[in-house]
Amino acid sequence: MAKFSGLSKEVGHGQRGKVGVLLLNLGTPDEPTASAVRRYLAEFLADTRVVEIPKLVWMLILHGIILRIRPAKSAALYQKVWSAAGSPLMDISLRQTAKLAEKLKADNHDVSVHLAMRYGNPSVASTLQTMHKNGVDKIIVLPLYPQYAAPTTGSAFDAIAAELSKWRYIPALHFINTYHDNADFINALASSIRADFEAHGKPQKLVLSYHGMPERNLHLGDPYYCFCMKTTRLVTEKLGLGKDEFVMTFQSRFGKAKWLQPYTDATMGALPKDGVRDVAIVCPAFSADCLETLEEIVGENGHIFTAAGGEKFRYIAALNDNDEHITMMANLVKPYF
Ligand SMILES: C=CC1=C(C)c2cc3[nH]c(cc4nc(cc5[nH]c(cc1n2)c(C)c5CCC(=O)O)C(CCC(=O)O)=C4C)c(C)c3C=C
Ligand SMILES: [Fe+2]
Ligand SMILES: [Fe+2]
Repeated sequence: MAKFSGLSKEVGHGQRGKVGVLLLNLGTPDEPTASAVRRYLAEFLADTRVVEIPKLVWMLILHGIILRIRPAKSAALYQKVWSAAGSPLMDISLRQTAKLAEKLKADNHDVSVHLAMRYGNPSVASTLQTMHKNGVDKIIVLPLYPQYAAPTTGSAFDAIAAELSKWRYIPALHFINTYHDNADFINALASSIRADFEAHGKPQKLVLSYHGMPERNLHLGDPYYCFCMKTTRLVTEKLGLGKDEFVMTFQSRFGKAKWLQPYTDATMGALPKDGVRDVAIVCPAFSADCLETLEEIVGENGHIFTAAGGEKFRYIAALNDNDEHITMMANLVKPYF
């Protein structure tokens, strides 16, 4: 058998030239069951971009301990956020994909829009193969992580490169690696926060909670922390918030190592003691609501805050499929058509 796969029979020479947009997100289990979560976590946590400790040691810990305990615990949490439409992350990602396709069509662009998940389904490999069969030979990849991070955006690139490394014909490729300071992104974020303030009043503090990562990654040169800082600065400037009116935190710590700080849960527990009883919380590293926002923030951190004496707690939803967010995506990909 030849080492590299050729053009498929469906797409002969001279029939190519279609443009495709590939939206990419993290992925989610197929079902909220321990076995489906185990399958998902086994793939996710085996990625050396995500957990950067020596592979052999980590495989022993992962398979010997973590995958025996965590799947059942995580499955119980997934069950709390699962709906008839499935996992929130999948449901929202599918709606984003359909709405971006509609928007590009309405703007007279003959472009197909596809969704792939880094872990689980639909896989990056199968989605790239579908695009190829449909005659796409120019691909614009938009990983839906606003702030570049090696464990997320870097790993998305790895998955694309791994699949394309098997192909004989490499399509034209544009990889959008970050949009943490993009004006449309900042405006969309500011509008959603402003709408919340108008509907419910300005809170005593706005908490901007980003997904965390080991602090070591920052020292090794990952720009994620600095990109989160910049998103925070731009959006709070846009909203005209003073330094004492907001706080930036990091959530979803995993394992025993030191992660980026301040931690969201510790902050939510401490704020009432400092006299802050009314907060709104937004998660600018998540382009779609998921377990980490709907359960960890709304459930867990909402409880931590009220148990510590907090009175008013509200979560400002991710940008999801709102129109400004879809327009942002369209404006990010259009320059490459
Ligand atoms: C183990 C280390 C992890 C790093 C580093 C990490 C970075 C990171 N993750 C996101 C976005 C998401 N993470 C989600 C879930 C999730 N994340 C980790 C671990 C790390 N993430 C785990 C183990 C899990 C699974 C859930 C659990 O068992 O606790 C999700 C939600 C998925 C869903 O199905 O809803 C997202 C989205 C970012 C942006 C990021 C960057 C630093
Ligand atoms: Fe994560
Ligand atoms: Fe979590």
